[in-house]
Amino acid sequence: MGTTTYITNDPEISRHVMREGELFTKTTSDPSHPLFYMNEQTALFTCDSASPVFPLARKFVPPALSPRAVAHYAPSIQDAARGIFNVFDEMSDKDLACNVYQYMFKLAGQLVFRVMVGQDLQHFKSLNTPPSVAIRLFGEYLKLMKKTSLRPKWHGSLPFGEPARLRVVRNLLFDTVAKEMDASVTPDGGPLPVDDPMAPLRATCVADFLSRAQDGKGNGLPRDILLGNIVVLLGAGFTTTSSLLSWAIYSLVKYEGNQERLLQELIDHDANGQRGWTHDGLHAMSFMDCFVKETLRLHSPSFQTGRNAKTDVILPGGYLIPKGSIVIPCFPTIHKNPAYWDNPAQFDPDRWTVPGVAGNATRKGIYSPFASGARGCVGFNLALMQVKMVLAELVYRYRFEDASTEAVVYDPEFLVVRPLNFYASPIRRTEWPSASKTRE
Ligand code: HEM
Repeated sequence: MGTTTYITNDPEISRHVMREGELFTKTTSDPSHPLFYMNEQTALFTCDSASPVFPLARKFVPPALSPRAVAHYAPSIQDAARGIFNVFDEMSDKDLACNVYQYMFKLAGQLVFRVMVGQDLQHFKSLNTPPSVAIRLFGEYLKLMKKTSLRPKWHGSLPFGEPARLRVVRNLLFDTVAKEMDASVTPDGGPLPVDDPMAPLRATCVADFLSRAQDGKGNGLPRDILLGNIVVLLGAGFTTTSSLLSWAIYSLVKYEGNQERLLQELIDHDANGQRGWTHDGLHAMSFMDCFVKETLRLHSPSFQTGRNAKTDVILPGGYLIPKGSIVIPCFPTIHKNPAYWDNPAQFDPDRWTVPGVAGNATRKGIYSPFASGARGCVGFNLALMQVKMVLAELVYRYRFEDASTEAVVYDPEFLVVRPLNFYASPIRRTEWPSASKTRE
């Protein structure tokens, strides 16, 4: 109460705000912080930067998701992505359309659980296979946390109703994840040095690595912090990825010509429906890269990156931000700010081909779908590889057609921006173009 929250579309302010230091920090335990309802001090994303857990988790988690570590999971990601063929083939045969988010939600769950805990969720046994128990628990947990956070503090201690159900769901979720986590650890695998960049390659999944990783003094992550971080990696991983995958399909069908260009590039990179895509192979496709960047610009999944002012601050432009206020750099509006982008509302992947444009936009804070600074996303390497893998597999096999009957909307109350009523039909391809004469 009494805290002022500022929302900005100014990239320069955003850069200052996201720089952890003397002026701003992330304090989710502040009741006015947008993530207060999920503040758990055992894990990244949900903890305060001042919490002792933060530097500890930051020592162990990023190495588990380095580009090299993520590259090592390419075969599992490809296999998990192909899981959806079963239902998309059936939709194609029966001439059906689907609510894209509902299916990308299940696909993202399948991808992220595979990499994090080595589990195959089998979400696509049939057209209507429900999401796994863990995924449903995540959904209920998020919903209850948000609802109960809007009530006074005493309400949370009630032994009945939603507060009681929240405690039950939290325990069930953590128990379910703990079982998956423990089952994923390689028996007699031995410790893995966290400072050795090759160590994640000796793990079967992220939970296996984090369970066995040790620092130079032989210390690993304590059990509660390990579990808290696996829960967060799963939750942060699949909620954001499902939104990005949905918007990627949206960009394919709504912006003419992109689907064909992507298919041509795949063919020119020897796609044949069997090819095992590697990390480097996926990132070598320049149009694919521009397409994903542009999707993340125009349809940024994240929008509530709140930071707390540690002191009175005067920001560029002369704005006085009183101590204790919260500033939210709003990525969807920064990414469309006409002062920094030509034709910001236009989907134009080619804007990313100008030399230096991506580095410049990132450095200046004009483009930051994964935030920046010490609290920036630790999973972005994985997210980028997942979306590219899914696009490579799906665009080669299907042509997507728009089947929406009304303007696509999103839920401003939910923590990521996701298309709620976007429908598309996957149509199985029977013909493919020839490779270009001037292939890269
Ligand atoms: C499209 C995909 C993704 C987007 C757009 C995204 C975006 C973001 C953003 C904006 C933040 C900063 C949040 C804040 O400041 O409050 C963040 C943090 C984080 N992300 Fe992601 N993310 C994505 C995928 C992933 C994946 C796949 C994982 C893990 C598997 C992941 C794990 C995390 C974690 C653990 C943090 C917290 C880092 C910290 O507190 O230091 N993210 N992400």
